[in-house]
Amino acid sequence: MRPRVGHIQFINCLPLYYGLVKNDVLWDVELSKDTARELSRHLLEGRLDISPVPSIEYSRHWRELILLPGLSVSCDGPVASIYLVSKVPITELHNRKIALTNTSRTSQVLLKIILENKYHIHPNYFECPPHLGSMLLEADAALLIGDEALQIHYQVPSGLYAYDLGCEWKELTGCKMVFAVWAARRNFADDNPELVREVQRSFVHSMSYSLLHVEQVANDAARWECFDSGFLKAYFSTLQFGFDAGHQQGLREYYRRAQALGHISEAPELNFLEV
Ligand SMILES: C=C(O[C@@H]1C=C(C(=O)O)C=C[C@H]1O)C(=O)O
Repeated sequence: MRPRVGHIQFINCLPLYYGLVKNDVLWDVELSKDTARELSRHLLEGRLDISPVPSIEYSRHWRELILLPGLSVSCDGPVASIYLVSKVPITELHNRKIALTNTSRTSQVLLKIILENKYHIHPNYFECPPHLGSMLLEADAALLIGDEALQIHYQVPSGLYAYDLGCEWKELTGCKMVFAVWAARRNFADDNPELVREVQRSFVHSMSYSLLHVEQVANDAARWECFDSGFLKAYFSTLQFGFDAGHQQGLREYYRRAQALGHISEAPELNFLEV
């Protein structure tokens, strides 16, 4: 049986999947690419068995899911691919309009936490597709994630202010930030525990392989992406893909603040698959 496994369509996850290709694991799983937001829907609705999901979505459905240990998309300070881009300094955004990319779940709430808890301001938010030009036509600032945000990190458009939300979170809390976690549908994991363990081991192995060969991953990616290999190497080294005690502590802090602001009804338990 080939488990149906999700794959975030951004460059950020390349190190987690690169090793799967190199180690010939790809044939053992059926991979589907999409945004993390869509992948979580497919997982919950039974079209996927195992997938990365935005951390905020895990908290909304944690009873139906089980976490894969050792895997996340996180940062400790700068993240490089989650940006608030603004026409005015961040402190002047009170009562102004902010466009939120509809590809995000976790960072939408993260931005609201940061603006409320750190800057004590209340903008008006609306959701739309991630096109900076059209976002800034209607709004004073825009939240971008993934490849569109990485483009901002590569070159901030002149005349605009850009804020890395990983840095903002670190300044506010001193914590690491976890954007996505890996989860299996609980009933799938109950029926196929060894298969889920195998997939978890493959991803952890793939991540270690990629981090050991980060130069090779960056050189390869630079052949088809519009970023040079030095930039990509720095990016892959900025992101964190593990899920250690520090990540879990940062995630709990995020859930605590999200709940305090009414974005989630309860802080979830972090239930891990036994490996
Ligand atoms: C670091 C990132 O984290 C992403 C942010 C997500 C969100 O805001 O919902 C979901 C998945 C992650 O891949 C990124 O987009 O680059």
